[in-house]
Amino acid sequence: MLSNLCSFPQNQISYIIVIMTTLSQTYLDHPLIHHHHIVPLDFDSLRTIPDSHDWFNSSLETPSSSSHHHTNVNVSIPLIDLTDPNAISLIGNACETWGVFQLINHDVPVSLIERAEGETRRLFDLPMTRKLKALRAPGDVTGYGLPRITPFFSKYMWHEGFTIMGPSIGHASQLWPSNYQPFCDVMEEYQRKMKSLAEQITRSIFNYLKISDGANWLHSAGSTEAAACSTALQLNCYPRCPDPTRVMGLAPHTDTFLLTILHQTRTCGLQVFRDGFGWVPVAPVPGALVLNVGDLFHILSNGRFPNVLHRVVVDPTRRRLSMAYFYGPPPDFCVSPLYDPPESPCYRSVMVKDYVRLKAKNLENALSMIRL
Ligand SMILES: O=C(O)CCC(=O)C(=O)O
Ligand SMILES: [Fe+2]
Repeated sequence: MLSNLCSFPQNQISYIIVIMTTLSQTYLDHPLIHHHHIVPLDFDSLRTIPDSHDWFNSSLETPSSSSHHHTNVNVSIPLIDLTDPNAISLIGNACETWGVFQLINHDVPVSLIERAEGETRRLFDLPMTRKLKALRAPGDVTGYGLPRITPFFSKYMWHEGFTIMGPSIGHASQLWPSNYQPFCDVMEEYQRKMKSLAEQITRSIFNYLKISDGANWLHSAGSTEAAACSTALQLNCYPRCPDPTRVMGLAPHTDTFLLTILHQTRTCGLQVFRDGFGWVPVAPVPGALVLNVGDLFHILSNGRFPNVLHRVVVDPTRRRLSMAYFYGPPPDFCVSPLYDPPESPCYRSVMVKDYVRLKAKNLENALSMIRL
């Protein structure tokens, strides 16, 4: 199975360090085109929906106009207890059917999640003038701003976000010139915990798929920066909205990497799409994390795991926060579909960084561009 992921002999590692691409570099090569794609609205000052954010009279599908894809409240995504003796097959099954599940009894301490949520709240509570000081520069990845998918839609989303890729101290010190350390510390600790959970779940899924030696980056996880995984933490805020039927919190999309681990506050909003079921709300479960399959696991599983399409709708009275941790192999790894003959591959092999670039330019068309 080793051949399914491009890997490098040990004696070439030092050479690899030299050519290693960082994920931020990959994004830097593909800046958002216009500066106004970065600056969110000051939502608190609004009493009506500005035309720029009104999806209702556009050709875009809004949550309320989804006539052919109604919201289905009669089903829910799987809820898996990580301490269940059958956890591996439950996770594998959930990945095959839904591409998403909720996980309880993971060992990420609730107190850490609460502290990270508290810092996220502290960030979005800041006045707009202060948040703009930490604006993501055009071509940069870390900082405050709009969702990266914004340029692909003709209307703006009811959303403000803060992306962390690598150190956040530069931006945090703009937000809180004399009190940035608690934010940086908790976000670092949170990402460390998320990474080890992502590694544990990836290993479980590899067990389920019977991959024994396919992923060097997992074996070396934590031991060397040379094989730095592609990771990012996205803090999301969906302000309350006077008319949620006209707006979109986050437009339908799939996530790019292997897995996403999401913490959401108690306000509903996340919905996942499943053929034959429509849009299914992911009801917040206290202490649970939501895990979803991204494009790279879809490719790796040769299409067996759906890269679940998801979106966020907003609430009329309550602001919703979420923290999404994205996890993937290092940018220079080559991901190839795993299959047993007589099956054949559905996708061509692709380097993580090349796929990230394809996605940045083509969004949901990226997958069809590597389909065989
Ligand atoms: O806020 C959520 O529930 C989803 C966030 C999300 O899909 C993302 O950041 O990619
Ligand atoms: Fe997402």
